[in-house]
Amino acid sequence: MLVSRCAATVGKARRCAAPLRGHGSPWACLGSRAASATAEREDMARIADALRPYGSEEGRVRLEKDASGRQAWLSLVNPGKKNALSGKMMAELHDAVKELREGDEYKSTTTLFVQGTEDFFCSGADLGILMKKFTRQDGLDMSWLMQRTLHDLRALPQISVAVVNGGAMGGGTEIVLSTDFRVFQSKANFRMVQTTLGLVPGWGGGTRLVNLVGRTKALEVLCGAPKLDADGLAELGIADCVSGPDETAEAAAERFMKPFYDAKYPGAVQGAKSIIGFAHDHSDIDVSLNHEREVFSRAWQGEENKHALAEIDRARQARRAAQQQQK
Ligand SMILES: C[C@@H](C(=O)O)C(=O)SCCNC(=O)CCNC(=O)[C@H](O)C(C)(C)COP(=O)(O)OP(=O)(O)OC[C@H]1O[C@@H](n2cnc3c(N)ncnc32)[C@H](O)[C@@H]1OP(=O)(O)O
Repeated sequence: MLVSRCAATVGKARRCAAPLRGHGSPWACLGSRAASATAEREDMARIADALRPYGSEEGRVRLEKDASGRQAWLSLVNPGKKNALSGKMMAELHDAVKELREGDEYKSTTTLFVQGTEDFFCSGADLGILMKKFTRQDGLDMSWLMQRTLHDLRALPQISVAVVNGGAMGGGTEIVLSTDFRVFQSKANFRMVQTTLGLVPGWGGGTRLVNLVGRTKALEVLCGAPKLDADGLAELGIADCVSGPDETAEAAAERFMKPFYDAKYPGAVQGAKSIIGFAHDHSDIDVSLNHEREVFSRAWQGEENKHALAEIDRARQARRAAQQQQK
């Protein structure tokens, strides 16, 4: 076994059971939620450290910013194995997501591009390690770490996009499904091969697929394991954008992400993403309305809101002055 997990946190739903509206403070549950989130993060860090020795120097996850400081790029680099993820890369993916969430260096970034290298996105878990070195318990630990890491990736304040050149297979498709958006090169493909290996998705991709395409289409994609091309993916709603035939996925993704990248008030965009993510993940409407109010209370008369209102005021005054001059 790689690591012993914290029994108090693993696998338990982290929803607030406390009644929220009309029963005392709407934020009453936030303290206990924060405590369990901390225990969960410690758990994940322990598993990541246990997985770190399983990999080579060549396989790595790279995180960098563009010159403007607003775009972050996360690259899965293991070209000799079609960017398959070793245990070391899973640990580095966990570290990179943590850095994006908490690191000062990435505070100014508003968009996140997730990509493979060379002609492929990612072929899933490194089968050499998975089949030869991992025990059953190691596999379960890996699943827990990757599920939570990809959940955290999706919940990042940055708007994220998977940039798919070439193929995405197995766990690679699960990474694709975890970002906010998906952009495919016109010749790219996507195949959830898990059932052909006598497996099911281990990184949360089954649940995310159903949420994205609905039950019937998910059955086709996951149980039938077809190799889907970019047009088929667009039809299913998995691809949000397909590149032109001579365009790279990177160029198409930069075009697609421009409205988020150019957003005048990034704090408001982050708040709006948080509301959408929370409403999607919580079926209890009172819980998500309370969250929405909490986000609103931070935005209302905050710096961005004041700036926007002052601009509107200035524009109105300028219009009035121009009208006066015309009279
Ligand atoms: C955990 C679970 C989950 O979904 O949750 C999973 O991810 S299970 C993992 C699911 N993934 C898979 O089953 C993908 C298996 N790979 C393939 O089907 C194929 O390699 C393709 C990815 C379609 C690429 O085919 P193509 O003919 O273009 O290249 P190729 O097969 O010669 O692959 C180039 C080199 O990459 C290696 N390679 C490719 N995928 C790999 C993987 N997932 N793990 C370890 N090595 C891998 C090949 O063995 C080969 O190494 P050498 O040059 O040394 O021979």
